[in-house]
Amino acid sequence: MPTITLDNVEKNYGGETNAVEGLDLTINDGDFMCLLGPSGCGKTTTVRMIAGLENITDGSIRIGDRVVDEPSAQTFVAPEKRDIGLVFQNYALWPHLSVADNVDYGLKLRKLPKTERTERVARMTEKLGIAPYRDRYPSQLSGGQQQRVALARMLAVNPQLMLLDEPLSNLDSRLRLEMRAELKRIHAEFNATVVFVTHDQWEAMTLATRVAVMNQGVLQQVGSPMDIYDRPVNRFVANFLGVPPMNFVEMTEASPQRESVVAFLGRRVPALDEIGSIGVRPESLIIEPSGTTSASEHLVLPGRIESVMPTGGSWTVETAVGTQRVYATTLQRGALHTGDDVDLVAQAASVHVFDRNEQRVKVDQS
Ligand SMILES: Nc1ncnc2c1ncn2[C@@H]1O[C@H](COP(=O)(O)OP(=O)(O)OP(=O)(O)O)[C@@H](O)[C@H]1O
Repeated sequence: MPTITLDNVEKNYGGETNAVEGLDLTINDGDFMCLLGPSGCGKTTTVRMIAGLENITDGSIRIGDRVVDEPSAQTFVAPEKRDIGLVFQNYALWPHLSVADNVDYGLKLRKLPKTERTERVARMTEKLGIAPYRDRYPSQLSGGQQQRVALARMLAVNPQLMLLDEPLSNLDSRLRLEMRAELKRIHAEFNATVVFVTHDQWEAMTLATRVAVMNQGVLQQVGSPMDIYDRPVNRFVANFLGVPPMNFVEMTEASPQRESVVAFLGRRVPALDEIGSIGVRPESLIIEPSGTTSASEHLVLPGRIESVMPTGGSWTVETAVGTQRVYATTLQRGALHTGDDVDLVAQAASVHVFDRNEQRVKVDQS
């Protein structure tokens, strides 16, 4: 499967701001690439531009060596000539065709022999749990069932490149889990390249080989899920991934916790006055009795327990650190009580430091 290359792609729908801005992104053969970001960040626009359902305003898109969209060269290849499998939020099933005929549609277009078509339709409808409805029409199905028909229709033709825009959004949570596993398996089995749009960070983390995080039309970071989780390039990415989200301690205000942060950062960052905030994920915080940990070896945030909440298998501990709320997740409730004074302790390697422009700052971890 060829590589997809987006080079300095811009999309403007006619408004003052671009829906997508200066996008450089390469999707490699075999990638399961998740486009992740909040509503309106440009994910759907990006995937529609790759599909050819939207033309680009500037830049270029290539599939392999072939330029499929480049306004400056007046090149535009129609969607049906890009050989892509598509499933979008509004599944666009043929209303006058039964489930089986919808799934068969792409196979018929490709003029496959009847016996093979029948076999593939049976296999895909079975696999996606829609075989019992094979003679129904789309209007007689629930949203989730329609979504599965759309997936079956796409998968039946064994596309090498699949573009999926929130394809699981109408499924209940059990079915969503099953379909995620199924997509992951299909990706591996067919060695396909997948571009998958989601605003759900958990979905992206569990499915993707690589994640592209976008915000306000601008690509923020591309990397493996753990890369992005462990080394977010800026505060937006750090904040977008993780539940509960990363805790931030601001450096701009004079506060009691600032002193302990300064004691920790001291020799580890070059210019202390350029630091805007630090961040620590809830699972990186260990709760120790107050005053028992050295503030230069570890980051130590003195706080008070506000509440201890069970989250099934683990506990989320809400603490007040100065005027800020800091959350820690822990497996052992132990002797944690509301009102206790505690130290929230993090190892140097798990402390994220951001400058005043919210960009990541490298920290000496010795
Ligand atoms: N056809 C259109 N005409 C005008 N503006 C549009 C059009 N489609 C999208 N936009 C705007 O472009 C921006 C990006 O939209 P897009 O649908 O790509 O975002 P998204 O990240 O997919 O959001 P969501 O998760 O809500 O679907 C938004 O500001 C949106 O309002």
